[in-house]
Amino acid sequence: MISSNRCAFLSNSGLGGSCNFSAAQRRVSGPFRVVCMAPSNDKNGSVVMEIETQSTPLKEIRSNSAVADVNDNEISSGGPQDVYGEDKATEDHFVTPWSVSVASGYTLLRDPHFNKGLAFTEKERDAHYLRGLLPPTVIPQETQVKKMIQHIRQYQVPLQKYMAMMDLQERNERLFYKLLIDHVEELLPVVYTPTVGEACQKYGSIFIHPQGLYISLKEKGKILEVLRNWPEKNIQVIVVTDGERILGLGDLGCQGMGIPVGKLSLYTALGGVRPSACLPITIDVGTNNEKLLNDELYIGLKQRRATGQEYAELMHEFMSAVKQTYGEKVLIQFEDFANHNAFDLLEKYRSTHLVFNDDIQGTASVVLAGLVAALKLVGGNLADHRFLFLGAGEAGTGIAELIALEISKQTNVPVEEARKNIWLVDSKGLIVSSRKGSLQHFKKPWAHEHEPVKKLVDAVNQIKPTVLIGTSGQGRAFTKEVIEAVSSINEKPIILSLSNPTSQSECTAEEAYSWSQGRAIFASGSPFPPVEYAGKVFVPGQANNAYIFPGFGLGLIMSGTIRVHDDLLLAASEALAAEVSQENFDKGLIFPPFTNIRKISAKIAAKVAAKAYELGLATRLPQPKNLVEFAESCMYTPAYRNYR
Ligand SMILES: O=C([O-])CC(=O)C(=O)O
Ligand SMILES: [Mg+2]
Repeated sequence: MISSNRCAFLSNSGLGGSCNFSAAQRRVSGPFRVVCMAPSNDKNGSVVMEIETQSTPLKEIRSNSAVADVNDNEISSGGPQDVYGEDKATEDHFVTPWSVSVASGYTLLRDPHFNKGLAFTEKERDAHYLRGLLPPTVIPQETQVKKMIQHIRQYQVPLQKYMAMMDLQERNERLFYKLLIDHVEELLPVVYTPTVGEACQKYGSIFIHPQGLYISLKEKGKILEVLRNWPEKNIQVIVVTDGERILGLGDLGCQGMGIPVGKLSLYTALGGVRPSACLPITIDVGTNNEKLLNDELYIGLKQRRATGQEYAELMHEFMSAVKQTYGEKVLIQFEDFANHNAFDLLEKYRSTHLVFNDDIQGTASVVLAGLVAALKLVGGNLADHRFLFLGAGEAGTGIAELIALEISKQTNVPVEEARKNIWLVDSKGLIVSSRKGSLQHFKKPWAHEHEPVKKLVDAVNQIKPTVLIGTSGQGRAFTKEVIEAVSSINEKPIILSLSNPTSQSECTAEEAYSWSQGRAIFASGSPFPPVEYAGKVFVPGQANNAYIFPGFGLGLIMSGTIRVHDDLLLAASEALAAEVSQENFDKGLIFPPFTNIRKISAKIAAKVAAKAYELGLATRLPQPKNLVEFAESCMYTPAYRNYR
């Protein structure tokens, strides 16, 4: 938040655009010194002022810096620091052809966007009133990364590592992202699943900084104002949850905030979306979690969940306010809503907003990519396989539908026909036509002709799947009997246990490999370490939507796409599947490692954008010639900027 002596938004109307000063004036009080932190014109183009948008790489920075004394409510034209972007926000009060946030001295060290800690150079220390505020040594960012990774490694408890990472994010954003990018395989399980699940469960007691926007029933009628309280204006991606189904952990209410925060840190680290363009939001309509309701440290509304019209009205106000504030092209990612709301929200807003449900669509796109890749190991086409799911919620039906769509496209059969090889089991057993009357709408397409079957193992024996997929949120639901059954039917059974975090995984990697006698092609939603079985080391893959959403989002943003179409998800799957190398296959992997994820994200972004152009959904014209290069050029890199 902008405080009196810390920073201001400065604007200059002489740059061919208008600027309304009132937003800035509202935020400035008290006399203070303003130092403009214009970055130097970095060769690699990675230096991006906060105003730059993903689709408009920085054009020019004409000056070094400016220093001005600003009195109460006086906005300086600030000298020659004309950094400008092309994108105009939709609303007048956010129209900032250029604006600069400024900080100096002690407050600069406290500003995570600009702080570089010991990496401030001698010159910067002089120029920005930092002398004496830091110990004398100057060290480069690489050394800071080395130091931080050692610091993180000293913690044995994952939650402590998580807290150390969050602390770093609050202190020095660029160092946080550099560390995360450089050690992505090691740190993904810390800032993301499984540790983020535990963090959400304990959010009340570990909560230090409010990391996103909280919109509760108390804010009804005022959501537009709440959005304006967020300090960043050029928002391009929002991840929003209502906390009702956090991973496979159930209703964590307001404490679900850890999820949008974690997902958005991956948008930046894996997909290169600028941190300042990312907005985590938690909608708090109460919780039905008794433990939280009785917990004095619970941070959310202490009431049972609002439903029906009250819920729909709050969500509608939110969706309208977002569009009004950030325009048509802001991407809203729905995350970890319960089934009953997730499908309805997606259906309701997919034709009016740029929305994407990660649990329905993102997971589907990742799994389809893994299956397409797996065909290289097991042979045949998708249409030759039989799929059995345990779990018929968002992920289960989302994946099933995308597989059916792909089969339908490949074989030219109607999607209804393609669905026939795909079977789902829910808590009541196999979904069959005799249950149709009592099924929720999203399960109905999967109610095929078959006699009722109660137990999963019986369903396996009768349906004879080649692919077994767990999306149930039920830890250890793939018993020895189940895995042995699917392994007796297939030489190489494909087993995906997708529920998160690790505690909810339908089986462990070790169980999958040992009960299938080392024949399973296995991947899980949360990571498992390599397993040794019969003298051989098996490296399990991670079938997690983190492979897709960062690149997918980047593709939408950089092309100015205004709606998500299923074909974009198929394009993303195709791009990811193409990244599995022979070396990966040789290890039995059906996903590439996360080490090169930024390059992969650029390729996913390019394929998604190309499809969006083809479908006429992309508004950024003309279409860039080389979309991969364009994607790479749009990506945020966390190297420090030089402040002159
Ligand atoms: O967050 C993850 O790891 C994957 C996901 O979306 C979920 O499990 O809900
Ligand atoms: Mg999710």
